[in-house]
Amino acid sequence: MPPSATADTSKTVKLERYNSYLRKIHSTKVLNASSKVLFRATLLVALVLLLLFAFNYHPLSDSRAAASHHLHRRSFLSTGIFSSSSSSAWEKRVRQSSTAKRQHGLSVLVTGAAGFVGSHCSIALRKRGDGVLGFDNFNDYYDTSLKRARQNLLEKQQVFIVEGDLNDGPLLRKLFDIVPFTHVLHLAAQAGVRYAMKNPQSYISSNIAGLVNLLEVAKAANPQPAIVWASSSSVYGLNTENPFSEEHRTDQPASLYAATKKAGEEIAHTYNHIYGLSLTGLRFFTVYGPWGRPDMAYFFFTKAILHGKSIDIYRTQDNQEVARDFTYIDDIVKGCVGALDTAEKSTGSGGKKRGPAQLRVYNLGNTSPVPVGRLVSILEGLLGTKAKKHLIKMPRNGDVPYTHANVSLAYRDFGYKPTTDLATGLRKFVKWYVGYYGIQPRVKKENSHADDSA
Ligand SMILES: O=C(O)[C@H]1O[C@H](OP(=O)(O)OP(=O)(O)OC[C@H]2O[C@@H](n3ccc(=O)[nH]c3=O)[C@H](O)[C@@H]2O)[C@H](O)[C@@H](O)[C@@H]1O
Repeated sequence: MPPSATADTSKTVKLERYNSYLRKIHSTKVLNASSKVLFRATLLVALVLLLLFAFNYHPLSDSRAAASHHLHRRSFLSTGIFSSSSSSAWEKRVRQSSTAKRQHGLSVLVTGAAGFVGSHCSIALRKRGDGVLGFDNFNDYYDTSLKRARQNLLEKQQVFIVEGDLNDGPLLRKLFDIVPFTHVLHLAAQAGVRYAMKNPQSYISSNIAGLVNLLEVAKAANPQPAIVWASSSSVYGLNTENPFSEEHRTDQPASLYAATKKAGEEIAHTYNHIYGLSLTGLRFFTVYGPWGRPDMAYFFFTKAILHGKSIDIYRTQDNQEVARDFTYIDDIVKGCVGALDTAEKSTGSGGKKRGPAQLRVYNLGNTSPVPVGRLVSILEGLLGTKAKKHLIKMPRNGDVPYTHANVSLAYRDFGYKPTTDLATGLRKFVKWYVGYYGIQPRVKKENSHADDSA
């Protein structure tokens, strides 16, 4: 091979090597660039996925929390406190209302605060410097304007009522998240003995499901509150021993209402036993007074007498008078406050029992039964009007013929001693009634004279 040919060949080889070198560099650059793009794209996709996951993630181990989050939004929407600014204003009201104004004051959640006993107890607690947060669903079992009027009364005492249902777990949990309540005074319930035949489900929903829901929230709260709640004299049902003592039989309820209150006492036992909740049940005996319940006899008798309408006065099947241990509201309030003050702390935490806790049941009555006929004649005297009485055999509607409380247990443990007799208490009721409903001053005048005759 000639030397020039050799030189040419070697030049061509070098050139090719150089070109292939350039191609390699180029392809590496392209590869590098495209892998960078790929890397960035992957990073972006991963980031988007991560964000999507984070927003939608509900831990599998806590599906209830996920569900409750859902409900929470719904209940907050329904109570109009979902937007962040209104929500923080709402939280501020909740906090302010439940903060005690005296040293070592209680912080009490009062359920049924727009109700008869609830409103009186809330005011009494607030007046002595305890923190009180009300809770009420303002249902229309009776005239809701009366409940709203009680709410106004409470607002004047800086007691805020959260509008919600006992069965709204997320809302209740939210309240316990905001406030470490020391006590719950649980008075929200479906009341009334005879109405249970018309609307049985409402008793199950409030007095059983609602109670269980409240206890579920309370047992999981940290700290667990002590709970004082309203049972009823009706749990004695067909008991024939007198006066009724906490040791007597309560396994013969005469109405579904009574059965749900009795069930409540057994449910209380369970939550005390398993979770260490401190629980006190108060058996109220036919509570009456100003701001009372329009579904109760003394209240609708007053209205009927004033309107000249006839009233049914029940007599027993063997033609005896029906009697009740009518108990004035102020005495009941003292009993509720006494029970709260002597309630020991719950012992559980994190939903687990740490030791035995207090479990109590007390009668809160007047210890002096009065026949319904006598109640009517006191009202006649106070109203200055004769009632159109219609005496009939007690219909089979869940009523019992007679109630009479032995209150020695409540007296022993927190000095409960009723001091208002029926005539005095009804005078105060009528005074309130004529004022509230704007009844003619003539009746008021007669009323003040009638005081002595009553
Ligand atoms: O102490 C209780 O455990 C219960 O007291 C009252 O139930 P009740 O005693 O039946 O009170 P009212 O409905 O006001 O009846 C009072 C008396 O009047 C009688 N009555 C009632 C209605 C009527 O038209 N005529 C009549 O003679 C009843 O039989 C009863 O003896 C409350 O309504 C219940 O919520 C409460 O739990």
